[in-house]
Amino acid sequence: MARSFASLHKSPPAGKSPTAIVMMNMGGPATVPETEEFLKNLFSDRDLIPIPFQRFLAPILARRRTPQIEKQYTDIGGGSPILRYTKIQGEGMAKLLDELHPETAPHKAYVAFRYVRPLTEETARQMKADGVKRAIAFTQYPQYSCSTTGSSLNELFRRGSAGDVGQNVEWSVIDRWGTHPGFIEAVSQNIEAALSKFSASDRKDVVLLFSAHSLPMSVVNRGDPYILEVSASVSAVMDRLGHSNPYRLVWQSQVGPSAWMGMQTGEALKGLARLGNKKVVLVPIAFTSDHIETLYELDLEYAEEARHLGIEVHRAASLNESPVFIRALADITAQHLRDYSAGSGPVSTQFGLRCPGCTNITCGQQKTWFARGGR
Ligand SMILES: C=CC1=C(C)c2cc3[nH]c(cc4nc(cc5[nH]c(cc1n2)c(C)c5CCC(=O)O)C(CCC(=O)O)=C4C)c(C)c3C=C
Ligand SMILES: [Fe+2]
Ligand SMILES: [Fe+2]
Repeated sequence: MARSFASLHKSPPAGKSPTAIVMMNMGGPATVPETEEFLKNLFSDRDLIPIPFQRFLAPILARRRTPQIEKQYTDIGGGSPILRYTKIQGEGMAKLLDELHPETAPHKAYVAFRYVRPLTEETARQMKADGVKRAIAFTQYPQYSCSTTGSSLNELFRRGSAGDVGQNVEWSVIDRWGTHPGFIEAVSQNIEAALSKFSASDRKDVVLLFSAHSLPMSVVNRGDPYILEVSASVSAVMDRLGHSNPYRLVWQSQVGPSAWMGMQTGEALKGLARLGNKKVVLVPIAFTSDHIETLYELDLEYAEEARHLGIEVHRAASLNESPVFIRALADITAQHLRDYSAGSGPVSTQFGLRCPGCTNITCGQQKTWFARGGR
């Protein structure tokens, strides 16, 4: 059988259906001409940005924003590398899982992107064709937000409950893992590598500036756990580093005129320079591979600005092909499979609790559906 875009691992032996690990993420345009479609799908997502007359307005907003974002993808080399890295991570993880948890082998990683191919609907069709009977929805966002993992789960629920993945598929969910020791170790090693670029005498004064995608205050104020969970990741990394350096967590990439979580990363750099802190490591903490926010905003915009301000700045590498990180993905999944066979149930305790201010009916239906193992 020809390999599809969505599937990553070798085909399972005849007769044995694979344990599917569905790697959920937003995706990014692999080539510059795919930018408008990516933005149109993003602005059409009611779970991310609910806007009036969405069907009508989304294509208009996308078209208006396309030239600016196309330029950014051009400047980072012609597209988002997220699919390439997700494939590498998924293949590595599935291979390790066959050794770590042979009871559920063969394992097969599938990519389900929200805004570009392979979209969830295409992945669902591939899983059905493969005869999948057991599937794990594995978010690739370490920290939970309704606008990211929540949106991906809502889409998977729509496809799964419509029978697009097949009948009687047994589902469970890995919904967050922002303090997993393997993830924390991988981030910490990349910070240590960036710190080593400073002279030994300066190193302990370097400020670690953790930067995560911001969130509209309207989302924060309805009780979204993302800010708390990103903070927990930062705290765990600092513990692992033995609090070797001073640090702050700041927020980047806000879009549009509404209020977003601050302080903004660019403003923080200016403030640090004003206060005489002229050595900085920028640390992406809420995304696991490179994207325009690391390659364009951090590396081109902010690093350039920092140099003008007289700051020596280095960026901690994204996790990308890190073997420590790929091992962490496999460990998280293997532990989940072990807990599941020991009777832990399909979802975590935290999974069932909706944001206190959530009014999105799909979120409630989705959580009930996954808590029943996809029934
Ligand atoms: C954990 C990460 C992210 C959260 C939380 C998040 C929330 C969020 N984003 C928007 C609007 C946009 N995001 C855009 C791009 C984009 N967003 C993230 C991550 C998170 N977003 C990434 C990694 C990317 C880049 C993808 C890439 O391939 O490089 C965009 C498109 C780009 C742009 O127009 O600036 C928009 C728009 C909202 C409204 C939101 C929370 C509600
Ligand atoms: Fe975003
Ligand atoms: Fe919700």
